[in-house]
Order: sequence, then structure tokens, then C-alpha cells
Amino acid sequence: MSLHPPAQRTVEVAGDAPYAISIGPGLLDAARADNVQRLAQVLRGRHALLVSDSHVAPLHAQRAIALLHAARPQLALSTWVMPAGEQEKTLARFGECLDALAALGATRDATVVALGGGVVGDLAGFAAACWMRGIDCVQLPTTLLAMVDSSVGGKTAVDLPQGKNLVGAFHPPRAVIADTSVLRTLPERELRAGLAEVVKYGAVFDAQFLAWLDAHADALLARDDHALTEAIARSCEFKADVVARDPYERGHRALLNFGHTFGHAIEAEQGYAGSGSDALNHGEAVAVGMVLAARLSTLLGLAPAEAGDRLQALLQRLGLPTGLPPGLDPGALVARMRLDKKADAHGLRFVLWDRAGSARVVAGVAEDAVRAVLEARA
Ligand SMILES: NC(=O)c1ccc[n+]([C@@H]2O[C@H](COP(=O)([O-])OP(=O)(O)OC[C@H]3O[C@@H](n4cnc5c(N)ncnc54)[C@H](O)[C@@H]3O)[C@@H](O)[C@H]2O)c1
Ligand SMILES: O=C(O)C(=O)C[C@@H](O)[C@H](O)[C@H](O)COP(=O)(O)O
Ligand SMILES: [Zn+2]
Repeated sequence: MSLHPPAQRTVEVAGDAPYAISIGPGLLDAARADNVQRLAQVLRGRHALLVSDSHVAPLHAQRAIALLHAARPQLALSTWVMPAGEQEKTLARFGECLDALAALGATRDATVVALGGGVVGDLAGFAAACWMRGIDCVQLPTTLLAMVDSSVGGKTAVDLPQGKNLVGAFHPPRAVIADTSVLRTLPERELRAGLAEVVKYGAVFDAQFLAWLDAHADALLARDDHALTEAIARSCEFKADVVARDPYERGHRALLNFGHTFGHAIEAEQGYAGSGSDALNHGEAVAVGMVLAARLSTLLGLAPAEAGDRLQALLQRLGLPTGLPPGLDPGALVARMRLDKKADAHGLRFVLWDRAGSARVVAGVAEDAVRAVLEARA
């Protein structure tokens, strides 16, 4: 293991509104001139609203606030803290976030700064997309999942009881700043959840990356800085490449939904993860969903069963669930899937694979086949 901290990495996201993803330890440290300069370049106007949650704010908000003040001393800054958890990614909380922007008097050159995991990032990003028809958003992701996935690409949303992310907008951030030192306070379960989305990139784009993850599983679980930084940067490269080519998910971007048709149905059917609930969180539901998608691929004659077995073994090695939780009814899950955003007038569409690293969208998947996979449960 190297004694040197990992070098800072930057991934550029191309497109009509390009932006940079900065990754490395200490990027929220206001004492570093390069950090101050990075944020100063993207802040405009007089107002900023820092959005965070009840777990993250006590741990990390002070550093973000100090950096924001250093980057733009004239800033009128307020902080709005939402209760933590997927159960809170609601229209009601979104409305409260808009109220906080109104109370601040945020003008069109204001910035929403999202400090948190994917729940905060999605909700704050959606508020930025809607306030005065769109203001800037800067993402400061604090979970592994948010660093590798949700802070990048501009999908913003809240959930409805009927389904995940059913109300939202595409609204790319102005910048993503991932200070990897905040991962030290991340609960173990959330670290593992983030690894599920990292595995997803290998599953759909690159079998060699899956082999790398297998070889570095122990280092990743031990939070080795070098392994984590590499996994984050590689994941951001995969995502940046696809969202730059297909920002509005008209084609290829849908591959990032591998495991999500099953996963989102599980999350909604369980009533979403939150304090005191046993529900799977997003990353866990995606882990189960990817195994089910691999099984569906095999049932439809697209992929060998061994590919699914290997994926399941890797996810289990990373401490992730891979079987359908007890008590969930296959029929109810299929009914949920009819509201999946990839479904169309012709029925369900799934991201399936031929083998690791080679995925595609398959239309007209029979509900009976989906039920059969769910009834087998893993
Ligand atoms: N927009 C996208 O492209 C995209 C991509 C993937 C996932 N998502 C969404 O992201 C959400 C899941 O995100 P998540 O897994 O980050 O969940 P999350 O935001 O609920 O965070 C997980 C938990 O970790 C806590 N936490 C966050 N950072 C912490 C830290 N550094 N130290 C201690 N605790 C910390 C949070 O308070 C929360 O309790 C889902 O709603 C999912 O739909 C969106
Ligand atoms: O960025 C994307 O595109 C993704 O699909 C990334 C997913 O990991 C993420 O969970 C996303 O929010 C799902 O999008 P949805 O359109 O199915 O709600
Ligand atoms: Zn996801």
C-alpha cells in the first residue's frame, strides 16, 4: 500500500453545457487556494442555498460553508437541511426546498449547492432545475454512490409512492467536486451500496473493469484511498462518456439502467429505505436487480448462466444482497414495472446482456418471463 495520498483526478463531461468532475482528498478544504479557485470559477450572483441532510450536515457542512465563503465572500448563503433517507425524496420536501430558495430571495444567477448523497443531489438538482425555470447547481457528493453516479449526468428527480424518480428533469450541474476524505464517515452499508453502481459500469461496458473490481474487492471494502479513487474516476469516465453522447437518454444512456427496472420496482414496493425501515437502499436494490436482469437474459436465450453466476459472486463478495427479499410479490413487482421510464406503448423494455461488458436494450419482454425470474428469486 502506498504512503502517498492519491493524486487528484479530473474527468471532463463534454456537451452543450460541459463541466468538470474533480475527485480527490481534501477538495472541500478552504485553506487550499486551488479549492477556492475551483469553486470561485463556477459561482455567480449573490445567493447560494446549501442543501444537505440530517446525517451529513453535522459532519461536513461547516467545511462546505467555509469554502463557499472563501470562494465568493459577498455570497448570501443559507442552509436547508432535510431529514436523511430515500423516504424523504418527495414532492413535499422538494416544495420545502423551493420555499428555502424563496426565503433566501434567490435570483436567477443563484446557485444550489448539494452536499450529500444521491437523495440530496437528486432533490436539490431538481429544485435548481425548476427555480425560476433553472438556476445553477453544484454537486458536492458525499456518498460513494453519489460520487460515481448520481452527481454526474444531470438526472434530477423525486419519487412518488407509485414509483422511483417519476417527477424530475434533466439539468446538468455546473461542477462536481468529490472530496473523497468525506467517505471516512460513510457507514459501511452505504459504501457497499455505492459499489453496486460501480459494478454496473463493468457489467454493461467493460468486463476487464469487473476483473479489476474482483482483484481489488478487499482494498475497496477496506477504503484504501488509491483503490477508491481509481474506482470513482473510472466510473465517472464511463458515465461522462455516455451522457456526453446521449444526455437525454434517447438511446445508449439507457444502459446505465441495468438492474434498475427490477431495482426500482423493489424500492417502490418496499416503500423506500428510511430510518427504521428494512427496505433495501438504491444500491442494494440495483445489486439484486442486476442479478435478476442477468437471469432474465439467460431465460431469453441471450446470455450463458455462468455470466450471471460470476456477477452474483462478485456482488456477494462486496457484501451486497443478490436475491429478492422475502415478502415481495412477483405480480406486484411486475405491475410496478409498467411505470418504468423505459416502458412504452409496446410494453416493458429491459437492459439485458449477452455477456459481461456487452449490454443492450431489449423491447417487448414478455411479462411471463419477468415473473418467472422473480419467482425463482435469485
Ligand atoms: N441522478 C442519478 O443519475 C442517480 C444515479 C444513481 C442513484 N440516484 C439516486 O440516488 C439515491 C441514492 O443515493 P445514496 O446511495 O447516496 O443515498 P443517500 O443520499 O440516502 O445517502 C445514504 C445515507 O448515507 C448518509 N451519508 C451520506 N454521506 C455521508 C457521509 N459522508 N458520512 C456519513 N453519512 C453519510 C445519508 O445521510 C444517508 O443516510 C437514490 O434516490 C437514487 O435513485 C440517482
Ligand atoms: O444516469 C442515468 O442515466 C442512470 O440511469 C443512472 C442510474 O444509476 C440512476 O439510478 C438513475 O436515477 C435512474 O434513472 P431513471 O431514469 O431510471 O429514474
Ligand atoms: Zn442507480
